[in-house]
Amino acid sequence: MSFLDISNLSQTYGDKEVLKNVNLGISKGEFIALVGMSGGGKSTLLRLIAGLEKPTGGSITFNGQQLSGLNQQARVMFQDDRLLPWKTVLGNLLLTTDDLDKAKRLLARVGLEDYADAYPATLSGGQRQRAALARALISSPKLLLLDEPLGALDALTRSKMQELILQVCKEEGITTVLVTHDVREATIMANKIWVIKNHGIAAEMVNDFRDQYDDQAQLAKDKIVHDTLEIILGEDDAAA
Ligand SMILES: Nc1ncnc2c1ncn2[C@@H]1O[C@H](COP(=O)(O)OP(=O)(O)OP(=O)(O)O)[C@@H](O)[C@H]1O
Repeated sequence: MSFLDISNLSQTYGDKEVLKNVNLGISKGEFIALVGMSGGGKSTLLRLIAGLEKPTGGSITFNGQQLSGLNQQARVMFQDDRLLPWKTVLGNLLLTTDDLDKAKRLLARVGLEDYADAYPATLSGGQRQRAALARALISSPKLLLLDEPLGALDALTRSKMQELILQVCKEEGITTVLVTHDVREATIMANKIWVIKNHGIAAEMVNDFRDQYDDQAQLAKDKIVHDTLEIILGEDDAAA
């Protein structure tokens, strides 16, 4: 059994079938990117893994235990940072712990050591997402679920955040699932890309090249982007 095991998972809202009989496994320490058309069910799958919703069918087993209710070993980061505006950055980290040393260490790790006493409204978008990352890490999660957390950032800030998230997940051995619209971001960050389409996983692309930077690796990454987009867009283009 995998570290995260998704078995025959289905989710229906009213008569709308969003996911149907999805079967997937993630090994410990993997970094998975979930891509696909808007409305395809990416966020739904992430919410189910987080235990924020109960599936209408199937089951999820994480770290040997079948999920029922909130996945206590997982933390989610969204596009909006969801920091409490009336708390300082440090205050936001200390909501669920009184481990001041750990909070300060994490703030330093994400480059916010000088902003502990700042309020979220006074931070840039990138700084707020750094604070949100530190807050997600304060409880030492085994699973990090990222729902387009970098979607609102400018290109340079986004690329720095991609690097930071990758480094931190590697250092801490955190298993990660990232929902993204950006297939290039998926090839930079993930070792596997799941393409979601027609209520299920249409393909799994293995990316052995994410840590390589030579021309061959770039060609391989370009091919993954091309193949992934082809799967996402293929039929819809043909139907248009
Ligand atoms: N709570 C809900 N009640 C009813 N329908 C829902 C609910 N949550 C999601 N849906 C529907 O399920 C479908 C999948 O939504 P979801 O947000 O998972 O897609 P997505 O792939 O993440 O889309 P995007 O890329 O636009 O964020 C959509 O048609 C959406 O309207």
